[in-house]
Amino acid sequence: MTTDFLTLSPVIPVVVLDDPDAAAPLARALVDGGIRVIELTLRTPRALDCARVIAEEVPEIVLGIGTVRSSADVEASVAAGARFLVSPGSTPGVLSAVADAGVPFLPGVASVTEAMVLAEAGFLDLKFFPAQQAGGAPFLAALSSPLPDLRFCPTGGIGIDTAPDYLALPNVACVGGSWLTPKDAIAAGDWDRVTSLAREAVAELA
Ligand SMILES: O=C(O)C(=O)C[C@H](O)[C@H](O)COP(=O)(O)O
Repeated sequence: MTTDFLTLSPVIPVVVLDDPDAAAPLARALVDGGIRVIELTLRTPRALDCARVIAEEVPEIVLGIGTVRSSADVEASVAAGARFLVSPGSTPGVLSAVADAGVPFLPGVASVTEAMVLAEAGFLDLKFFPAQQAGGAPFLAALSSPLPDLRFCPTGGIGIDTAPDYLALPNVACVGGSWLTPKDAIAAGDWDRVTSLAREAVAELA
């Protein structure tokens, strides 16, 4: 299944949102800043409501749903309009549920064996999480010779300052990070700040 969403923007914003009224303005603020993809995490009670709003009102951003941890999460995310799914890890339950989901899945890995097991199962595009804590860019650089067919979206602890270290690697498609959508900016409805963080990321990392 195509994982084109990995090359839409140099960074996939990882977003924690619980207010459906904020969902469309936030997604539009990212689009205004040049970002065309979003990973909305299932970390809040109303995350799925937020996802439905984005899918309906801001179709120009490719909506992914992250923190998918169960087959119920997979079903609910696809029903809410997710065009791809992301998990911080990969369990047998999630892997069997995504097989019938009809949308691409980006499973999380933090070790060589996990990456090889997922490659055997056909997943060549992987989330490396938690990137900074699990070895950072040097870890991924070391994988590019023995596992050249694997491609990563490192996420976790990455900011505008460390993203270039990853993006310079041949096996990195894009990075993920929450720095484009700070909690205080969301709480204040400061969409101009989100747009300017997005614009800065696109300008510096593209
Ligand atoms: O929620 C998930 O499914 C995750 O995998 C975790 C997120 O990707 C990271 O929490 C983002 O990392 P930061 O950019 O350091 O905030």
